[in-house]
Amino acid sequence: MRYDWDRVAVPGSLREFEGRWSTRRNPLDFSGVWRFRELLPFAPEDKIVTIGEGQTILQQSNSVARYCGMNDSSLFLQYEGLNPSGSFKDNGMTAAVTHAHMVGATQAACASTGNTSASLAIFGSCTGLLRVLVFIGSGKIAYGKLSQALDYNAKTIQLEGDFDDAMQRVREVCSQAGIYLCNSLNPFRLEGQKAIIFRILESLAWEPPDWIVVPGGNLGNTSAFGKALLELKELGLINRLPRLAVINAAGANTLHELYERDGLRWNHGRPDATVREDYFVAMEAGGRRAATLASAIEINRPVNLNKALRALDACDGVVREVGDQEILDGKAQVGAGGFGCEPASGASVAGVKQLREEGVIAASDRVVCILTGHQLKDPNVTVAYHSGKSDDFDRLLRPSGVNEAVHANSPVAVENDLEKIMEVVSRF
Ligand SMILES: Cc1ncc(COP(=O)(O)O)c(C=O)c1O
Repeated sequence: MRYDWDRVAVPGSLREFEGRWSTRRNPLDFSGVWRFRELLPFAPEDKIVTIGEGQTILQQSNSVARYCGMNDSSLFLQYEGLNPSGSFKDNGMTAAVTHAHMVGATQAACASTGNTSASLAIFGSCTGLLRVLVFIGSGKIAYGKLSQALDYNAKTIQLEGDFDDAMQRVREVCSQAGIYLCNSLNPFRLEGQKAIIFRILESLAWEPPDWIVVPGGNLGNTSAFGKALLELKELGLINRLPRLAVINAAGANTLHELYERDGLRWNHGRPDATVREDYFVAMEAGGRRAATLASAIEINRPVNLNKALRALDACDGVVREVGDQEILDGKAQVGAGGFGCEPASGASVAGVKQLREEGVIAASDRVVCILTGHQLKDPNVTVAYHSGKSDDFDRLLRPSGVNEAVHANSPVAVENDLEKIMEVVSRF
């Protein structure tokens, strides 16, 4: 999506947006997305659909900084779990649903690893504007997320297969049945997700950090972040771009393979470098399917791949892959020293640690990690990790290569006897 910025009345200083939050004279200013409406100027105000998304915060975390080998005061967690549906998706969904409203759609659909479906479902139920259909891979969704789609009354189709299969089918269904598609290949989703960047910069007094680190799945955030930063620079509202680091799970690492191993890093951004369909056909014929405990990023065919490559190009990006062990250890650090997050978000902390060990990130750099989803989205993995040596650990985590719960905080079983309870308490 491109705007003719000469025809948009963009405030001359980013500080004007801050004032809107403190006064909230316009109901749209309760939204952490539409507060920045001139920076995504595609909708007339009376068509905007909002449920108060984007009231999220940037938290400095010294304990996570130390875990990653960073100096105190250098690491920040952008906590998107505070959104109404508990993940960053609401930033984009408000924009997609607004566009759906503008074109008079009454039905919307998505494929999902769980958070997109929760987000679309809550917009459907809260606003009453859309009937919602969601496609998920069977057995491929965390319980917290499935419970949201069901509770928000979305028609939920559990498809035999994984996210990549569900994505392909929902596109076919939407095009045959004329249903509005709300996955992040919908460009309006990405317009809304730009607001995550606006809020990060606002929290840092509009001084860009050195790094923004984000887990990569379908690469909607990566693409939206690059676009937001480039537009702010084009508008003269910031004068330099942070670097982007995208972190794949090792079991779903298409971007990492293409960018760091197959050399796309060196020629992307040009039309001859776009990744063609036959790349994925060959990959799947070779039997490769995505597999990671971070189910939100268990995606091998990222729909925004080419846009993400442009973003990485503009922001001097790097891509890394991290194992499930590192993801869960990083996640446990966030829980103990920041807001809790779901497994996929732990990838960004694990990624910072790895980039710090490689010397790519300096200890004094200012780094923002995006925590994409709330801790309660996937309680099974969290409980299995903290239970340490347990059946849950062996059943759920070990098959994915997680061998120890380095930071486990295991519950203590004790008889209902005061003396025995006091014995435990005295050791506390
Ligand atoms: C919690 C969480 N983190 C990360 C991602 C990946 O985001 P993106 O598709 O923008 O790369 C998702 C996508 O479903 C998610 O739900």
